[in-house]
Amino acid sequence: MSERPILLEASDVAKHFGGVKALRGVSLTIREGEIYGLIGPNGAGKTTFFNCLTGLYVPNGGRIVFAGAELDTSAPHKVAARGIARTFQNIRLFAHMTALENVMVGRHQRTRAGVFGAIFRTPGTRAEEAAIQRRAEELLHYVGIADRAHDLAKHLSYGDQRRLEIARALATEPRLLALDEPAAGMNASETGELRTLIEGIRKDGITVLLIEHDVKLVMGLCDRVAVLDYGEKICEDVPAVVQKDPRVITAYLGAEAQPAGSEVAHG
Ligand SMILES: Nc1ncnc2c1ncn2[C@@H]1O[C@H](COP(=O)(O)OP(=O)(O)OP(=O)(O)O)[C@@H](O)[C@H]1O
Repeated sequence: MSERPILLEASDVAKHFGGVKALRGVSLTIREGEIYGLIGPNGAGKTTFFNCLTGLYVPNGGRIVFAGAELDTSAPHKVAARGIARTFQNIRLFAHMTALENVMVGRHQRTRAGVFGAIFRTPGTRAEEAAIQRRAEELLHYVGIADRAHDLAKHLSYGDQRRLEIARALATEPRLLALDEPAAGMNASETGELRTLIEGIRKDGITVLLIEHDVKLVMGLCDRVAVLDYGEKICEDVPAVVQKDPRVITAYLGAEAQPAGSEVAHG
């Protein structure tokens, strides 16, 4: 894995909320084709890092280089245009639109007509619209919910809503897919299917950055893992090393450390 080119390099990323130092100069490097895990206890700064990366927060310091050029994180659409897509810890779908429509919205970010053209349906946009629909159908099939295409998003099960969010993110054709707790609220069989899906996404050439509290899933799936604690990166290595690191065990379990590797229930 180490010989693969670097896709994302974050240097000294800092974010403060008043007196709270949510990120204290976090640096990390993600290589092309990796599944890279970002873990840490509640409040460690994981989502804040995602928000800085994807243009939702303006960092107080640091820089991010993506695919060889500085990433302008001043707005989410600029980040998306560079090829970074994300899902959210609290699912953010258009609840009153169908599954298919939700994916088509994601797809419009990548097309000439854009969302405006799609709404007003000029003749020139109709062929493109048909292509968008076909691709959205393919993506629903890809994530395993093709049979729910015409159901409203709000009527999908929790697990299927998470899959739909992934399909919508994939519709933007990202090089890096950032997943914020994709297994939250899933049962064991849904988590197993999610794992297969993420492995498939990587196999298809997309690099994955994963925040996840299900330690078993992270350790089984990720090539490398970084651990945040109180806004600092305390460890970054392959899973077998990370789960034995005393700093990680202490961060998760406090002084009365127990063996790592079991599922840690958080947030
Ligand atoms: N918008 C905000 N305003 C003020 N404080 C914030 C904001 N967002 C995050 N924080 C604080 O920053 C710190 C890091 O929070 P963050 O949500 O990034 O942690 P996390 O590792 O993602 O936690 P969790 O696993 O619970 O989601 C916390 O102390 C949190 O209260």
